[in-house]
Amino acid sequence: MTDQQTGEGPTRCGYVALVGAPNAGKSTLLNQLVGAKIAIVTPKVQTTRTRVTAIAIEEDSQIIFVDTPGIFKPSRRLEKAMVDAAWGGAEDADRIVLIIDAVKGITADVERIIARLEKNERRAHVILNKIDILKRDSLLALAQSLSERGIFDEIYMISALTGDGVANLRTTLAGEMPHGPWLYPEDQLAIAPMRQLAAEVTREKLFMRLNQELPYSLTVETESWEERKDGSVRIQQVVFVSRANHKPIVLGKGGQTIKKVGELAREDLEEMLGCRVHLFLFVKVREKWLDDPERYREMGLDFPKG
Ligand SMILES: Nc1nc2c(ncn2[C@@H]2O[C@H](COP(=O)(O)OP(=O)(O)OP(=O)(O)O)[C@@H](O)[C@H]2O)c(=O)[nH]1
Repeated sequence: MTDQQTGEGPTRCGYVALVGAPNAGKSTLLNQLVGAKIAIVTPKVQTTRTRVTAIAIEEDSQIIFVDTPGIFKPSRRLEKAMVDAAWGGAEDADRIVLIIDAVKGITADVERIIARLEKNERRAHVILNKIDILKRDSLLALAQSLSERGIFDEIYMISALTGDGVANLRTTLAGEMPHGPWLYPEDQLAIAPMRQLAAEVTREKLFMRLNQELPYSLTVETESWEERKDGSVRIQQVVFVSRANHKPIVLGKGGQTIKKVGELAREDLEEMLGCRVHLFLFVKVREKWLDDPERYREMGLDFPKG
């Protein structure tokens, strides 16, 4: 048995929760830290609905990242579920890391997160992201006002996009993880259920393709996943829209939009899975999906009461 299996020896393993306002760059950072495409990056806000967990390995440490949905002021039920899920992930973690879009600075959303950390007496690291597009002076002023809050252990200045400063952050986090056996095999980088991850990929392509045309009332579910003898995978997914008049938008003229989305998603899935993928997409209208507990379960969220 190796040290890793027995729990003796030098290994470390722990959970890190990345919290931040929507669009701060959590998914981009996670991809950099892990070095593989795991969380989904899109330029739209509120896209990370589920907690995608990814693992980074640094020397003897295994760092399990809980990528949280953007923490913002919830108004609708789905939003409340997202925010609750985000805080649930954060409160169980060994280390909380707050990521801030340094261009935007301390917005009302960021202020709300800091207030919650203060209330729960949780210390955190803070990351000032997007330094590639920011002047040094404003960065230093921001760092100064954050250090005055008294709950941050370290302030990191990084660019999740270019990777600047990311290695240093990973090394620090690795050293902070508690001693203990690794919880996941070395080659298992993504532990988000594959079906959910595959649905995220399609949702990402839909968002990119539809641009501003559709509101957020759209969800994708993987209905079936069949591994075939020839090594390929057959994946069937349903795109749920909440209104009948959204269906033709998703389908596009002569089905062109959904066809293109399917092609792009299939390419990504083939790359992620390392095998041929047959992807079948269906569009269904489900008016009440935003109020249906089952849809929330599929997204890995608890259905909020009230
Ligand atoms: N210039 C610059 N852009 C960045 C950087 N990090 C992220 N972005 C961009 O900011 C946008 C949001 O990044 P995401 O990683 O999706 O943000 P997120 O916090 O995961 O967002 P949610 O999924 O809404 O929670 C994307 O367009 C990224 O390309 C950075 O360091 N520099």
